[in-house]
Amino acid sequence: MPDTASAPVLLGNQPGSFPHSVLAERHPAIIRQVREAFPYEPRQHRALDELLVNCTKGEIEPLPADAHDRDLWEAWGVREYAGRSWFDVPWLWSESWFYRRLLQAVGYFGPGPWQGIDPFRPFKLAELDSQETDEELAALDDLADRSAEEQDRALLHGSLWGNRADLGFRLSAEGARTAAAAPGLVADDSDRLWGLLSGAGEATLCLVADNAGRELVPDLLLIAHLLATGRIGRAVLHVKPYPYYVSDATTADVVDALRRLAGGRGAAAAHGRQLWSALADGRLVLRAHPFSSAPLPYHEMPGDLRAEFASATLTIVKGDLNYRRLVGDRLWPPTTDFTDVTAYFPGPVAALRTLKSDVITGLDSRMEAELVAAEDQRWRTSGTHALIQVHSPG
Ligand SMILES: O=P(O)(O)OC[C@H]1O[C@](O)(CO)[C@@H](O)[C@@H]1O
Repeated sequence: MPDTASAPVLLGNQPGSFPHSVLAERHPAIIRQVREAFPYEPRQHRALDELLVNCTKGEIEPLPADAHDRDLWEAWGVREYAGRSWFDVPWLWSESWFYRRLLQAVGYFGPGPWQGIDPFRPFKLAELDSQETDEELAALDDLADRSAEEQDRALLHGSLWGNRADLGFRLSAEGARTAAAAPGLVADDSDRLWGLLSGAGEATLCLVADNAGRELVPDLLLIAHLLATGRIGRAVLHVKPYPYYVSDATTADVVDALRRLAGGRGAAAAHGRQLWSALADGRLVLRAHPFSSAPLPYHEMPGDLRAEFASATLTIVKGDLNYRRLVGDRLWPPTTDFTDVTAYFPGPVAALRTLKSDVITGLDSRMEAELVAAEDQRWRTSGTHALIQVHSPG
């Protein structure tokens, strides 16, 4: 890796920085929202109070001795970070730790009556039931008359821009969007992406999902389209093993989205039924790998996941957090070569992401200059820009 090894890992300890605001403001806001959304019992309120103090002023503490994933988290960093402030360890790590601890506080891991109750479900369902989702699904009916190329583009861009709507993002002031002065798409390797899915009908696509609701629905529609057009023969959809980053998709969210599609009208219902049978006959497979919610970059992925991505024709990695994990959560110079930072990835990989954090690679210098001239550094986190980047080894 040329100038890549030296870029600093993002920490949350700089007041005024975006990572600091997430730890100091967004996490407390999420605790408040979750508390208001559920009729929790006294022990959960107590645990949430403790978490609020711990995540803003306290230190990282080991998980309880009987936690099912204590050993995993020890190996993922608790052994190294215990006793340190949440603000002084890698930001990626602190954020993941927050969601793990929040679920513990509300009794998600059980045993007990609150086991498996997703604290973010009310927000996810509200989005899935929204009028915006109705409108997006109705628009599918007009797509059938368009050329194959227009359909490809519309479904790819639906999945890409679906990433703009993430619920955690809306809980902070940074979520307030302004119209972008510079180009929306700051890097576009979509021709290379289509080249990798050129349609022998035997291709396998791994899609590493990000958010539920208005992102997962277009992700599923993209998969349905690729299966129906023979660009792929099989898709593997990676979701999170437990609720994460407020809106990240779990298996339960896939079920909700499919019910929403199949229970709708017109083209949306046809796609829903098609996906339903693709699950039944194995053309669509779900995975909820523990590493999907690990606090680590993909560079450190375990062997079984590496083998799965190695055997795919293409892996599409969705969203901002997955991008941070793909390229490493570092303050790269924006012109850092995307190919260099993803050279470790075991097969062809495409990132589809709207920009919601400081991490960025693969820009050309003209684009960077244009963005800075128009918006200073706000383009990095405003969610108004997006990218499609592809790395295909060999
Ligand atoms: O849903 P996405 O696109 O992964 O975005 C989640 C984002 O939330 C943040 O972590 C802040 O909480 C972003 O920086 C981040 O990567």
